[in-house]
Amino acid sequence: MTKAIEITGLTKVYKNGRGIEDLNLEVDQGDIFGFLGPNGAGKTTAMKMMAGLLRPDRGDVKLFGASVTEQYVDAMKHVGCLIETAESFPYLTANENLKLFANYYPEVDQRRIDQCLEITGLLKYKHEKSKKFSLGMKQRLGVAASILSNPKLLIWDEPLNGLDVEGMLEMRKLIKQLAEQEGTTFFISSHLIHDVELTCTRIGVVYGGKLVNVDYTRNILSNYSSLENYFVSEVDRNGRV
Ligand SMILES: Nc1ncnc2c1ncn2[C@@H]1O[C@H](COP(=O)(O)OP(=O)(O)OP(=O)(O)O)[C@@H](O)[C@H]1O
Repeated sequence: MTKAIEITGLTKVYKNGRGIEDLNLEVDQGDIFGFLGPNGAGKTTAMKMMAGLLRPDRGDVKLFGASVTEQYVDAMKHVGCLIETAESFPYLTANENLKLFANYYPEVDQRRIDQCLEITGLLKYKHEKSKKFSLGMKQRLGVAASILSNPKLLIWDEPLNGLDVEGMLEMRKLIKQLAEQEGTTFFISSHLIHDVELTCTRIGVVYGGKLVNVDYTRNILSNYSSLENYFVSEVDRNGRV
């Protein structure tokens, strides 16, 4: 089966010397991949390149076999993204914002919009302007926009940002539901170790601009008492900076 994601030699180093270097990684269809690393590890930089928002210095990303740098439209055809903060038009309602996104997808109708509002817990705020939304509600709207077209791959940068406990539980449930029922592949970045442990089937630890290890969650947890212990040991093994 075609890999959902193939990343080869992906490198972006900013003028200050930071960024991400020589990232090599494959993600299978159906994986819930957790890209785990502390603040500044290089997660967003990598994900911006994966979504075609930042040009790599070197290397490439293929999504379902299509190169992001050379076949952008094909590569993004089955992909939904949420990178950094979820942007919306503040003077439009949640429904109007989603209708704008729906213009890109002929198959997305009002029923699907309502479904996405329901899934993300926003149906009761459907006609409220997003400028009145809290950070968590804006995040939910971003998630709703990213799933509108039923993408096969969701690239989400810190999707739990700003969510309360209930929101986190719902988001975790949504991820598992989409993975199980629709076979959706996820690439999720987070610095929340506990949440990654509970949500992701495979985990890549990124530290200081480098991917230090990748393993299945079940393997990690059969060798370590918690993901946190694994993370600390991987970071120590690779030289804490
Ligand atoms: N536009 C930029 N110019 C210069 N340096 C940058 C730029 N964007 C990010 N960096 C630096 O590159 C490193 C990686 O940043 P990045 O945002 O990718 O990390 P991250 O793992 O996503 O962190 P966080 O969890 O805080 O979002 C950081 O040290 C950051 O300061």
